[in-house]
Amino acid sequence: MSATIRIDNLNHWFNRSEPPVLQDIFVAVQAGQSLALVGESGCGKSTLLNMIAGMIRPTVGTIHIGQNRVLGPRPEWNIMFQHAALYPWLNVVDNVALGLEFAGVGKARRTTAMDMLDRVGLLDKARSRPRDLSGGQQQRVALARSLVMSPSVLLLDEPFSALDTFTRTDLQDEVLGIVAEQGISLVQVTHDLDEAIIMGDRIGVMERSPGRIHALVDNQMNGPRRPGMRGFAEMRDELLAAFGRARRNPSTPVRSTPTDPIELEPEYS
Ligand SMILES: Nc1ncnc2c1ncn2[C@@H]1O[C@H](COP(=O)(O)OP(=O)(O)OP(=O)(O)O)[C@@H](O)[C@H]1O
Repeated sequence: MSATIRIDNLNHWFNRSEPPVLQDIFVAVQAGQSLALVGESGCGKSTLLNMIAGMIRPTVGTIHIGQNRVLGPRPEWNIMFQHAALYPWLNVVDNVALGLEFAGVGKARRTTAMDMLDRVGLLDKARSRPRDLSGGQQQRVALARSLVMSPSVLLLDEPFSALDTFTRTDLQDEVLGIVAEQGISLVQVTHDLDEAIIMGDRIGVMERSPGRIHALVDNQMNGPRRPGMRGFAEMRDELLAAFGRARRNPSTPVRSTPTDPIELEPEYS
């Protein structure tokens, strides 16, 4: 099931004697849409992503996913990192099924995990150990492990950055196909402008010190988006220009609110 992500008036300090790491963040991602976040190193992209995942509580402001205020992690809000972090002592299918086991799913979890491995093209590796897989295959396992939980939200912190171009393109396609199929809302942090254009229906360009959303650019191109297709180079130029402006002229932060008002509940139980 898909869910809108809504961030309101978010400000965060790791150290109160320093400027805020994140300031005045207002942004919404409609259910089933994708947002790519780009910006200079240290502008707070990962911190913001971890906050959406419920792993860091913002000093000020709120995040809602659907009607739930984010106050901690939940299995249906799934985050993937640059390194797959698989359990080396478990084989591939058991790694994929682990979240289901924690969620109390019985014997059916193995079948579900096998189905998901099939979906990401790794059925033949089900009994392998993670160390026997390539980096790209390990990220596919991590993807299967995320998707097997039927997430409403998938958060990607540069999970493809260490992979070669072909593997990365395959995985980008895989993720986009699955999120479209399942209506998952996606937020992806990346250093790569091309990846942002491929993955993001919307692209947020951040400025740093303090970290703010400098520009929100709607991606007019329909998928699958590929470098070289009409409009791609223009989009890259637009983002580069926004990058330059974010560096030179930090500005009033962008506010973006959802078109449909959401019935918000103060907390989830
Ligand atoms: N746990 C923490 N305690 C103190 N400061 C932190 C902590 N985590 C991040 N920071 C600081 O917050 C700022 C933003 O870090 P963050 O990792 O979110 O940036 P980023 O945009 O993802 O960077 P990069 O692109 O290099 O990964 C940095 O100055 C970082 O040093």
